[in-house]
Amino acid sequence: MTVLSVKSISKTYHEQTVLSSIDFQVGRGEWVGVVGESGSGKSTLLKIIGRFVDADKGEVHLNGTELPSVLSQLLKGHEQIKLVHQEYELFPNQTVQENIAYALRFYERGYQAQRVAELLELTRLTEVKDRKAKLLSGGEKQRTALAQALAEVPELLLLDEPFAHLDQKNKNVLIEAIEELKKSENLTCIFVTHDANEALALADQLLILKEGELVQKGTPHEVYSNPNSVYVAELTGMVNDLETVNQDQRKIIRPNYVKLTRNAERSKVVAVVRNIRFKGAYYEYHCQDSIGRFIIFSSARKVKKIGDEVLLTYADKHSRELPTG
Ligand SMILES: Nc1ncnc2c1ncn2[C@@H]1O[C@H](COP(=O)(O)OP(=O)(O)OP(=O)(O)O)[C@@H](O)[C@H]1O
Repeated sequence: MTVLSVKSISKTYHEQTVLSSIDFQVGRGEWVGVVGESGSGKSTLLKIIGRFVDADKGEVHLNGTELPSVLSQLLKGHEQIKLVHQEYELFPNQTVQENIAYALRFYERGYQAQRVAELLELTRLTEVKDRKAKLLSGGEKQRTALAQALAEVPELLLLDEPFAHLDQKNKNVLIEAIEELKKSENLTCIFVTHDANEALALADQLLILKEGELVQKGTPHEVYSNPNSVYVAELTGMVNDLETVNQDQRKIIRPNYVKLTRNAERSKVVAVVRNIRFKGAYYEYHCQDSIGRFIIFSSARKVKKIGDEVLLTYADKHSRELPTG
């Protein structure tokens, strides 16, 4: 069932086109990741959907009903759409649980207490429930804002950079909380992120924006495996250049498809190891051949060292010829 339909949304600021004819739909329970370079219009899209900004053209429909313009509303926002952005609007002198309870102030006390406890558990905040908001870490503030937004499960949750400024531990806690939400609340969500790994891991559908245009949409697997341009390929993971086909086309391959080989006959590239980065579960080798840089992943302990010559191979079926634009 479709929860949200965005139809031909366009927006201009001071003659700069920020969004151009954006169309997409979101089904119930679906998580949509919006990815794009800085300034590509991601936050503006969320603000238009969340009813904080009016589009110049186009319509937003929630459960089949067109949403009224922001100008015609007394208050900005929409009661069934919750936007959590980076500037958390918490009461600094209230505790975590008081901040969450505020979102439930019109409910009867018993229910309020029960729901607050559930939300504290879900967002892993029980331990800091009595701490004032002004004393929280960035990650705890972010999770408190999320708990507030979820107090009454919205029809649509909008998250603007939910993982920005979080260290890996806090990020993992938030991701776990989000994954639990996906299961337990059948929540529908659109999130904006700079981080390709998170978008690929959490989204059911990816939207790729470039200078205000929706240049590709699809499942993370589709977009990662079959990007329709070098821009999309680079936004969704690492790429190696195999050759510049012509001014407008490049042939690329993902590092995970390039392997070290000892067999000279199988090798397609002879390169020199320039750098080795330990990534925990694997090593990232940065190699250089006569035409440029090659990145490969290897799970083996450092089998090569900087300065070694290496033979690399790959299957042609994994390479893609893509427009550079
Ligand atoms: N209120 C505004 N007035 C004028 N220009 C604006 C306004 N809001 C956004 N813009 C411009 O619109 C463009 C898109 O901004 P937006 O914040 O949507 O991009 P973004 O993709 O979310 O960027 P980032 O990843 O850096 O947050 C930018 O060039 C920005 O300067």
